[in-house]
Formats: sequence, C-alpha cells, structure tokens
Amino acid sequence: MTSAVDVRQVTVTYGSTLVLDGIDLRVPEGAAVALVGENGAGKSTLLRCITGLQEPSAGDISVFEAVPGRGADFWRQVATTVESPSWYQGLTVREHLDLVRVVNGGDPGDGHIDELCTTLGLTGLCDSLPITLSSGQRQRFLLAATLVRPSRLLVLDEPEQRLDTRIKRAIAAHLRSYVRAGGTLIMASHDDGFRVGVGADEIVLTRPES
Ligand SMILES: Nc1ncnc2c1ncn2[C@@H]1O[C@H](COP(=O)(O)OP(=O)(O)OP(=O)(O)O)[C@@H](O)[C@H]1O
Repeated sequence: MTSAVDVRQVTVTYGSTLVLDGIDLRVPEGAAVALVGENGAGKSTLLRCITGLQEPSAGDISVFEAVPGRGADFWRQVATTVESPSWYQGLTVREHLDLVRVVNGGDPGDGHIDELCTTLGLTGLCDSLPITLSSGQRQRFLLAATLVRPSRLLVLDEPEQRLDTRIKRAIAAHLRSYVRAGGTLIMASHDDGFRVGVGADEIVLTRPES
C-alpha cells in the first residue's frame, strides 16, 4: 500500500535537550494512527515536523512522497490543527466555514457545512464571532474549519481536547467515516476511548531520557 507519511530516523533537539531520537514511522494511505504517550513525549513536535511547520534536526520525512509543507500542492492535500489557531475578527463562525469551503473549490451550499455544524454542535453558534466562544466551542469551530476542507490527510493535535462527551463521540464517528472513505489520519491523543472510537492504531512515544 502507498505511504501517506514516511518518517525516517527523525531526531529533534531543542538546544541540548533531545526530544525525538531516531523515530521511524510509516502511515499507509487510508490508515488511522494515534500518537500517545506522556506529556512532553514529543507528539506535537512530531506532528509539526510531519506538516513541515518544523524542520527536524536530523532524518527525513515525506508526505505523499514529497517534502512536507512546501507549496500549495501539499496544503491542498493536508488539513491540520497543528499550527496556532487564527481567525478573522469580523467574520462569524459560518462565514469562516463558507470562506474555507469556497477557497478550496467546494460549494458552501451543498449541505456539507450544515452536516459538520450538526456533528460539532455549532448550528446555534453560526452567527457568533469566534472571540465570543468558550474554549470548547472554539475548539469545535477550529475543528470544523479544518474538516470543511477537502483533504487526503488529516493531522490533528489532541482533537478531543476540551470537547464534551457527546461531541467527542460525534467527532470520533466523523473521523472514522473520513478514514473509511479513504482518508488518512494521524493525530495525538490522551484519550484512549476517543482513539478506539476513531479506530486509530496507537503509536507510543516515550521521552528519550526515560
Ligand atoms: N519551542 C520549544 N523550545 C524548547 N523546548 C520545546 C519547544 N517545544 C517543545 N519543547 C519541549 O519538547 C518536549 C516535547 O514537547 P511536545 O509538545 O512535542 O510534547 P507532547 O508529547 O506533545 O506533550 P503534551 O502531551 O503535553 O501535549 C517537551 O519537553 C517540551 O518542553
């Protein structure tokens, strides 16, 4: 099966601190994997490297057989919540989702956004400005803005964070369907029930010094 993500001997150091030590990971297209492990094990660091938002200190990564993060072609295939969240202050939740869908060549009126808003419990918040949302509502909005993009690979950092139980179940089912339809998912998670709900295989990261 073709590799969606190929991580070869990746090492990351911050100054004299070794965070990732020669990591190898291959994620076949159509698979779902969850990076698990204690706080500080390097899960977010590895996800950032996979999106090309951070350069490893050593080793190589390819995503769909290309260097990650370089150019529009990569970002047309990969949707992620790894980068710091941002939004336009003057646009509502729904206006953001419409905008993201349109610029990615989709039709905002095709029902996809409505369905996603129902899944994520955002329907009643569509006219709200992101700044007025609670932390859990904001997490749902940012997930929606990521999931509304057509993609072949989702890279999500603790998507279950701050979500209530009902929404967590709904988003797990949504991600499972995404993978069943041929998408590839790599995420970090601290919630084993959520990971199982998604159907993701676990990859355990440990801190190099432990
Ligand atoms: N910019 C940075 N500068 C220095 N050290 C950093 C930086 N970013 C992360 N680290 C360190 O790298 C290690 C791994 O951090 P990372 O955020 O990847 O862990 P994690 O497994 O995602 O943790 P958590 O479960 O808490 O989210 C930690 O020890 C952290 O302090």
